[in-house]
Amino acid sequence: MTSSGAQVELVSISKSFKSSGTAVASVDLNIGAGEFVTLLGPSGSGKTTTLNMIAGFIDPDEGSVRLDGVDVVSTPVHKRDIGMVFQQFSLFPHMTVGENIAFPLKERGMKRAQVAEAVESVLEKVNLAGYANRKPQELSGGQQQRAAIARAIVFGPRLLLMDEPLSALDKKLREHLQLEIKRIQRDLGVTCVFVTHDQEEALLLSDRIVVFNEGEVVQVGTPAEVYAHPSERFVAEFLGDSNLFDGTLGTDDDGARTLGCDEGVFPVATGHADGAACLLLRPEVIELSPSRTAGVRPQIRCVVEDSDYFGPVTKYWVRSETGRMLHVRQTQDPESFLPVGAEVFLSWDPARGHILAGQ
Ligand SMILES: Nc1ncnc2c1ncn2[C@@H]1O[C@H](COP(=O)(O)OP(=O)(O)OP(=O)(O)O)[C@@H](O)[C@H]1O
Repeated sequence: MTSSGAQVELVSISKSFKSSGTAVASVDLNIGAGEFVTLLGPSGSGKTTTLNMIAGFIDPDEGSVRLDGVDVVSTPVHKRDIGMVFQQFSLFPHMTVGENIAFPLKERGMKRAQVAEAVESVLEKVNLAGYANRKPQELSGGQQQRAAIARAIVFGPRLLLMDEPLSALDKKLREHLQLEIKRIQRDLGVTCVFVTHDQEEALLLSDRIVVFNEGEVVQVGTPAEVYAHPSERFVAEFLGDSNLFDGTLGTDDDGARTLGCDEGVFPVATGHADGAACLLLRPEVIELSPSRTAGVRPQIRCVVEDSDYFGPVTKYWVRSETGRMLHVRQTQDPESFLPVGAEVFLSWDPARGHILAGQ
């Protein structure tokens, strides 16, 4: 199968549809050989259109798609040699699993004996050894997607495109297959472009995440970068739970940088000019304490409104005195569980707050 992944370059690609207007607006993206990149964004943000332009199903109105430095915009789909897996189970229903997987090899003129060997080997890779003679409808949803993955990788493509391949599966199966996809991709060294609107899936799988909003790329970064340092409010809210405090950056009498907002004046990390800004606190950054701690800043007094116990983690919803609902995630022992109605004090390390300047 694959020895190395392809390098993908999107250079200012745009696409508009007559009926719906701009779907993708001047997207630039460089994907390295062997990288796992996820296109993440809400419904209608242009992810699938972008993937389809890489595949060749849609021609961009402008810009170019380069595979290993070669512009492929005028190369038809079947000549791009790309493996593809879609949300819908796309196996041919009248063929067995083995015949489905053999199909791309026969199309490429591979000899019978080699085909049989390749099919057997790829079935093992996706944990479907022994299933070659079944029809797709005799497989579970998860097994069908494994077979679809096998068919997509069997001919050794250097690029694998996956469009929400797991969204039709239940949660448990999805989580299991996520890990399998990652393992297979790493083993093969194939470059993978994966589309999802599921932020947890994107965080788990990706080397880098490309966040789409309204046809534009709003941020590209590692999962840790986009989660902890979102470039804008949209990314902060789309990826993970967020507590956002709108305010104004300034300096207090001791020369420390602060953000003044409805909930108080909070110390913040340096590095941003005075003016409007938004402070992002992820739920796990906040500490909860049943009493005020003398001398600690920042602190916000709140009341517990609701909580969900997940074993090692408890998720609290607390309301501040200004009426704001805030999420807090705590990893505490069951003895210190805070009941609904309890008074609590929120504090955090200012260095762990993320400032969205000018927003
Ligand atoms: N063939 C088409 N004809 C007309 N408009 C289209 C076509 N395909 C996509 N669009 C429009 O282009 C925009 C982007 O669609 P796209 O499918 O790329 O988004 P997406 O982020 O993949 O969404 P989803 O997660 O729902 O699949 C949407 O407004 C959509 O309605």
